[in-house]
Amino acid sequence: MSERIVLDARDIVVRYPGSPPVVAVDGVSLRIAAGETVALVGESGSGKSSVARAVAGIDKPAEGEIRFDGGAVSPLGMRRRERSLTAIQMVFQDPSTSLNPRRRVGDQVSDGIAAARARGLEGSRPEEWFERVGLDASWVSRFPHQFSGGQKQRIAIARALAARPHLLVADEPISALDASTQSSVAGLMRDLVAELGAGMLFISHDLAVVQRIADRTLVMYAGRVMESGDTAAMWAAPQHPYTRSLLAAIPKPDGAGRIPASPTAEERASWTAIPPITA
Ligand SMILES: Nc1ncnc2c1ncn2[C@@H]1O[C@H](COP(=O)(O)OP(=O)(O)OP(=O)(O)O)[C@@H](O)[C@H]1O
Repeated sequence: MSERIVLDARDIVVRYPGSPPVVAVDGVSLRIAAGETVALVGESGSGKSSVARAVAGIDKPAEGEIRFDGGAVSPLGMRRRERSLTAIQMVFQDPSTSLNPRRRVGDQVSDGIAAARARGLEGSRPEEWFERVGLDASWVSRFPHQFSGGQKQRIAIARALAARPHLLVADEPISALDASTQSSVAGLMRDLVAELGAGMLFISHDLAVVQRIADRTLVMYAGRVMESGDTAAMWAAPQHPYTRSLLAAIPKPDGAGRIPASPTAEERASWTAIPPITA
């Protein structure tokens, strides 16, 4: 694997207004290398989407620094920031809202190709992208409503990757899909980003899929990273008690999985008291 770092985020803090303000992300650092898929997991409200939005440049973090391919995103250098953002693409949870219902799907994939060409990169035809994501090339002239949810997400993935991003930020990209297509769409994303030499930040509640596709995993709780490291090693021997609790909730193929009882306030306090474990 190439060691080119496509994303280097340091000590990111995200706050939302309120009294008191909500500290959604409390000092998160993460690096993603070209060709690498990094998963962000953790219970609802742990700050995963807030990290994704900061990394994708949708929200500006209150503190911290985010570098792409070695270049800083400066709050003052808007033009430079806009330029870097074309090299970052997002795939969201619901493909029905991310695709324009009134435009032919091939034209929407062409938007991605145009973004790549604007950066001087070679861009192929929408038909080729359709084939790459497992769709029939002749469907480019159809409209979004003529596709299933899984097919629409494949189109959104084609559009994002046709822009030849350095980084793909995918926030729950499979959770709105039929269970039967979730795993294949996730596997497709992983294979394509690796093939294109991009990095991927993959957010999912589906820990079985994360185990299968992520090279590394970051476990978040209450806005902080509790544990991070190689996915296979973490699943084989989780170190942090929060990771152990989270992984214990995955149903086993033999049905032996158990959903842990709701954690007590004491357990929760103990999780944040233990220093993060990073491999
Ligand atoms: N726009 C907002 N205004 C105020 N608070 C917010 C806002 N967005 C998120 N939050 C709060 O920030 C915290 C982190 O939210 P975030 O959506 O990042 O978590 P998450 O891990 O992605 O959750 P989920 O898995 O449910 O999407 C939560 O306490 C949430 O209520």
